Amino acid sequence: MALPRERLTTEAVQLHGQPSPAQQAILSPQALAFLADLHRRFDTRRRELLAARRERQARWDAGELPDFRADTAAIRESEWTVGPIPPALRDRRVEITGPVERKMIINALNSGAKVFMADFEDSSAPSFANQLDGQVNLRDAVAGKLAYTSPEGRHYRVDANPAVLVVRPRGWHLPERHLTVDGEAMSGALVDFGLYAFHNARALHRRDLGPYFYLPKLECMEEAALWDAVMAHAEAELDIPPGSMKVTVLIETLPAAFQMHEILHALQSRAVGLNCGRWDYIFSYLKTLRGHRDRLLPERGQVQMTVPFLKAYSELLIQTCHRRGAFAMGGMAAQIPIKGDAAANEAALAKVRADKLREVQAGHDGTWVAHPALVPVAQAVFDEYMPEPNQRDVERDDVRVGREQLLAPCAGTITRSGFDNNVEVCLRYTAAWLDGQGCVPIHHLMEDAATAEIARAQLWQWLHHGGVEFQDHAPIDFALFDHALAAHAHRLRDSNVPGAARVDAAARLLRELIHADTLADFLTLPAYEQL
Ligand SMILES: CC(=O)SCCNC(=O)CCNC(=O)[C@H](O)C(C)(C)COP(=O)(O)OP(=O)(O)OC[C@H]1O[C@@H](n2cnc3c(N)ncnc32)[C@H](O)[C@@H]1OP(=O)(O)O
Ligand SMILES: O=CC(=O)O
Ligand SMILES: [Mg+2]
Repeated sequence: MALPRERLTTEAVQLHGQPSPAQQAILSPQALAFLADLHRRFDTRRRELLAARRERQARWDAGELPDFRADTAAIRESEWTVGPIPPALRDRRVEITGPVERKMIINALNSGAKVFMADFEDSSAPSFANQLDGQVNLRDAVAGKLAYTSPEGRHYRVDANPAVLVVRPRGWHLPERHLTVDGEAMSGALVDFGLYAFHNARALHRRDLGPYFYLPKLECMEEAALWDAVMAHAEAELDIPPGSMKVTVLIETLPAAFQMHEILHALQSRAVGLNCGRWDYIFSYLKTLRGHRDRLLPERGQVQMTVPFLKAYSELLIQTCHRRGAFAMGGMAAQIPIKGDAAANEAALAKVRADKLREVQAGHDGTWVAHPALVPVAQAVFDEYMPEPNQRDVERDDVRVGREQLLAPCAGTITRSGFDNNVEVCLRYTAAWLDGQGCVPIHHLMEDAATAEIARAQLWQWLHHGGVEFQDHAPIDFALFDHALAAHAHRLRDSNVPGAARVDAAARLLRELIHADTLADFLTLPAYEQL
């Protein structure tokens, strides 16, 4: 039963930080009361679910392997479909994603993509200022008031027919330490969701635009059910009809790949699709199977979507979604445009094109791009091979993917340059993140929290499983790592790369994480203490 709004007081939420006047408008007494209510109703369950993640991981560390659940077989075997897909989400052939920075939001909305995923997660460094400014920007976008003038005097405003807005809150694991309720840090997910819903849900609903969400890093159906309960409660509180909030779930953890039907089922009326979040998925494969010496991965450049375990996962996702009437969204190629070198740029675009071709031919209904210049590249491929708004009629009943295929080991090698690149990317990304930037180009690739996590988890695995060797049989050892880290830190400290000023802090953190006996669950958790 909903608590009467007047019984909630803003004293319930303690603010630890100094918001600007614009940010304070987002943290109005009513908005804070809404957040406190979400916290008190749902945070205990969130913590229980995080504890359950740790229990499952302990079993996998002890030698078990993930599997399909016996207790949910009826959900997988029975016939049912997700609810109707709203008109605004029936053609999602190209979705652009990006951090919730003012200029980038305008560029993304104007990019020609069907959808813009505004990201509080992988591509955001969640400083309080970044998160609150992101909320200000999204509120202005929804209100039709988003404009920006760059320091060079260039004016930006949102054009007619912008992309449809979908928001990705932080995952269940991340805290928001600047807001506490009853002495407890709030969940980043509930803060991002709560503030966005509070300020925008009614306006979006009036225009038949949701609100719509992408949900990151879920590991099981119970975590999806928690989101469903949060949204059902928010809909009632905000006076919008039940089921107005629609979600697309990223299948980007190995455990979730075993529960795709269950996750859609848990969200049934509000689920509109699943997305192959390939980068976190690779990270999750590494993390989940961190104790299994026979499933080490080769260097990350070799772990392409065509390797057996990733092909299996993406095809199972398409088959699952289409059986349930949901959209099967593809993921993001890491290549971005290269300025000032036409040949290198064309080679990068060719890789993006090949990735999109694989996706559309496999049966995906749409895809993600990292940069506005990639919208026409991806769109040309989807327009050619998917003339209808989507291809949910492609059943893929030829796909036979079971446990063995999802867990298949991956052949390949570790080269010295692959090892060194992991060290450099980890260091540069962590430094940029500590400096407030959640997505950066490194060697012409998009690097964000998920791609950096792959590099970190690989380094940890290679160093902690005894006897791992380079392709040329030289041993991989801690001295090599320490040396590479120090050399990169020395080189970058006085450079002009994003976050150069935080290189030493990043190097200290990485040294600690890579030497630790246990692979830390997320790089961003200890890093958040320093943000
Ligand atoms: C694993 C995952 O979770 S994937 C999802 C998370 N990752 C992302 O969303 C990637 C987002 N992309 C980005 O942040 C950027 O494209 C980067 C960091 C990869 C590259 O950034 P830059 O090197 O600055 O790009 P570049 O200089 O070519 O940008 C050119 C213009 O495009 C804009 N732009 C670049 N990427 C985006 C984007 N994703 N959305 C909106 N605008 C963008 C820039 O703001 C710039 O605008 P301007 O000309 O008006 O100044
Ligand atoms: O969020 C997307 C991913 O690939 O990770
Ligand atoms: Mg991700």
